[in-house]
Amino acid sequence: MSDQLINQSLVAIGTKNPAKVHAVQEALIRESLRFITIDAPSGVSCQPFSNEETRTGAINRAKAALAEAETDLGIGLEGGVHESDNGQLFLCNWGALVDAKGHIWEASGLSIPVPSEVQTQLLRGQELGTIMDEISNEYETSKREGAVGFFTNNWISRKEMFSHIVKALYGQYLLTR
Ligand SMILES: O=P(O)(O)OP(=O)(O)OP(=O)(O)OC[C@H]1O[C@@H](n2cnc3c(O)ncnc32)[C@H](O)[C@@H]1O
Ligand SMILES: [Mg+2]
Repeated sequence: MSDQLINQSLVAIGTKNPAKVHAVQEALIRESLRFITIDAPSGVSCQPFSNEETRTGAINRAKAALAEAETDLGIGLEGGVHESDNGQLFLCNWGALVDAKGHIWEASGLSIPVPSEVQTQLLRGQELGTIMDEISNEYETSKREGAVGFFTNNWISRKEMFSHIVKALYGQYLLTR
């Protein structure tokens, strides 16, 4: 292996979802990093229903990915919804970066209201990804534009939204590591 490869930090990304994986790779493309993807458990429900649950899912994924792959860094990204004081559901998205010493950096991303017909189905217990596939008559939309793509008329994709979170995580890491 070349010296350059040996000096590159290895980052475990706690998902196989390409929208999230590509968000990390794109955000950190200029950094001297190598990546590995791990199907890490979030330890929370498939459809998190609060900021706290979504945030915990991101941290759990980051820690599990780092532990399984024995890397220098782990990244976890998690999508969910949270309910405002007046009962309106909002999308929420969280990210966590952890290092092998146990430090955790966190960031949350875009939060926008969920349209009422989608909200009704979420409250019935359906997962957002499934609802969006049904509404759009497409397959695995959470691996591409995601709900955030549909709700913004494709002005912001899921990858772009998570990429912003990853930049916030990595910037904090560089400042305080
Ligand atoms: O393989 P993983 O990493 O689990 O990918 P996922 O698409 O299931 O992602 P999450 O578990 O983080 O998301 C929770 C649910 O929200 C769905 N979802 C789709 N687009 C979303 C968006 O833009 N924001 C939040 N959640 C979204 C997603 O499909 C899941 O049903
Ligand atoms: Mg999931």
